[in-house]
Amino acid sequence: MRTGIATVCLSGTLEEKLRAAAKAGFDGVEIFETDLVTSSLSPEDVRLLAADLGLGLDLYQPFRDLDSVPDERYRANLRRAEAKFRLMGRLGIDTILVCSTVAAAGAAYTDDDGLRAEQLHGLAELAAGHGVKVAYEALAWGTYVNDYEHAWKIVESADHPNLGTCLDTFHILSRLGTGGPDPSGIEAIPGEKVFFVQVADAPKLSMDVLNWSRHYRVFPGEGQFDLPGFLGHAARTGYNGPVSLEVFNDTFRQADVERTAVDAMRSLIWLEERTAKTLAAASARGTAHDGAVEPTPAQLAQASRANAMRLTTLPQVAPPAGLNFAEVKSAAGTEATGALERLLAQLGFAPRGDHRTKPVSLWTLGEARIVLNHQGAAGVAPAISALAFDVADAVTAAARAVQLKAQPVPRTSQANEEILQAVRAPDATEVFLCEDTRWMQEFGDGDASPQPAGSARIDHINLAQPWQHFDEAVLFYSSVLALTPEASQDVSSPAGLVRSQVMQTALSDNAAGDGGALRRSVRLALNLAPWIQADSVKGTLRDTFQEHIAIEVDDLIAHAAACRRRGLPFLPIPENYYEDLDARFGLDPEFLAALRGLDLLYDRDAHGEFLHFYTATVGSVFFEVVQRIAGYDGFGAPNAPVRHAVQFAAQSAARRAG
Ligand SMILES: O=C(O)c1ccc(O)c(O)c1
Ligand SMILES: [Mg+2]
Repeated sequence: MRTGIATVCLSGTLEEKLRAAAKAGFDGVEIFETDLVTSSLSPEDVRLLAADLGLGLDLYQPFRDLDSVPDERYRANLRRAEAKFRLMGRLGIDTILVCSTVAAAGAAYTDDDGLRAEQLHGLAELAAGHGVKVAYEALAWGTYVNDYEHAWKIVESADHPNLGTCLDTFHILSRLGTGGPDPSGIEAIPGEKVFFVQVADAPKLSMDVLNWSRHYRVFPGEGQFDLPGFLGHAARTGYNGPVSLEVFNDTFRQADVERTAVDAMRSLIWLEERTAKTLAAASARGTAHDGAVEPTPAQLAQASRANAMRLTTLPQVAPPAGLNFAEVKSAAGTEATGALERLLAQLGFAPRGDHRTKPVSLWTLGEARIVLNHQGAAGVAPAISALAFDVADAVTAAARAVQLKAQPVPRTSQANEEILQAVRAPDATEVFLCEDTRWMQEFGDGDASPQPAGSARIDHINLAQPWQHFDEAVLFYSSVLALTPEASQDVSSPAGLVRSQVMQTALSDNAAGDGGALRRSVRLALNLAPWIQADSVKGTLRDTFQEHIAIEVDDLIAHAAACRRRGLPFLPIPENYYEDLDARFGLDPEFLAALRGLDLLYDRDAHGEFLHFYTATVGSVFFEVVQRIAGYDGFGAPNAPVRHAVQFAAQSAARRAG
């Protein structure tokens, strides 16, 4: 599959954009007109630079408001177009994108497909003289032409070899459900008349489509559109030109250009794989079109034409089977590290000893394993530095991650030590891929057996994400680790709104809990807030974010009582919360008193009930203890504002105290 990216996706100057696109491995770019007009590089310079970088210049865009206009305006448009064709000659670009007209109020436009076909034919004829091809795209907000079928109908009747259509996923998929045609109709367009394919994802928002498009597009896999389904249709036409990202996004426009380009490339690698799988699944079912079990000769021909795109796949991984351990980095011998160790002991964790060769110690509670890494710099507050997933085949999982442009973490391992595969997540957290817990033998007395004391495990990990890398993180965890993103939720905090994005494995009876309730093996929550900065190296700005590790226990009330006896500093919960809880749920007074007495929080969903509590924060880390009763499947989201408010008050008090 030929990969491309529009310069409008990236921040910086045209030169920076081209260099970043080439470095990330793109085959080509679309030059967005503003990027060229504002550049100090001449068209010849751009052509040379791109050639030097091994980057194709695949498209020039956009050319606006050509069609449906009165004759005089049309002739002016042709003059304007001819100047662009000459410019494209200097750039060495052979395809221009023409988008459907957005009529200005009061002007004398004509809504007539015959006229539009004639005007596009005239443009294509002019283009042919310059060796240029015209790709006509329906903008979702085009005044007369706003869906791909209509654009194709006009292109078909204009019938000029230099005129084809441009398919843009945003304009097509944003109109599903509001009168736009189904994307399966794309397969009726001959592949050679599809001159260009642009892809963008987007979250499902209810807002006007122009603003949705201009500000909220994201890279494939970061939103909610069915892009593999779309690209499968495009592939079945026989199209084998560029699949090019065109993402207008307020965050990407200001984020680091090289990172964004890598994120973009990852999204296309992911999309290519998903599309190949979608096509293979459809042909295996033999029901791609008409429900026939055996593919018809026409279907077979179509399937082989789809190979024109030469979709490649990646090493396959199953979703992780659990969270193997979490690591907190904390400088040796500091007050904060002492506080952290006290907190773990009060939570019931037992110290299992130091690592044989590294300044790292292991604490366990049942199956919950927390590694304290003392290699943190002094003056840097404790922070979550790594998480480890249980995978069936670590080498394959790491190979997949690296193909998806994740950065491998180089490890220095001594002889006889387990070699753990690890890659870096977008927020710099190390992500380990583990097949077992043999690594535990390198600690203390070398006993790798689980603790007998009750059963406990890591329930979820909550990571704060810098706003610059939030979408990138969602794609990272879904493409690399096969976690599924849920719809995000906004949680109020005194400091502002926090967006909470859950990424998790499917409900499964392989991991059945009490009473056979379905469970999930991995739950991760990503928090996005504007005050979480990308340049705040983890733990240096202790006030900018808090993250936590949640431990699941079987009897939360008993566990909380034991923690209290050990002197654990609980996060204190305000009385107003308990009054509201009683109003909402009408709880048994004795039970309510138990909750109140222990600073416990409570929630209920369609499955069951949830009990949880939080500890005080050390550095940027705190702990949560939870109990899921009868398959409760949430995170106590209604209680999150209470937690944020109490933590905010504690931080303010700490700041005032100096
Ligand atoms: O927002 C726009 O105007 C615009 C321009 C060119 C495109 O290809 C597109 O998809 C949108
Ligand atoms: Mg477009």
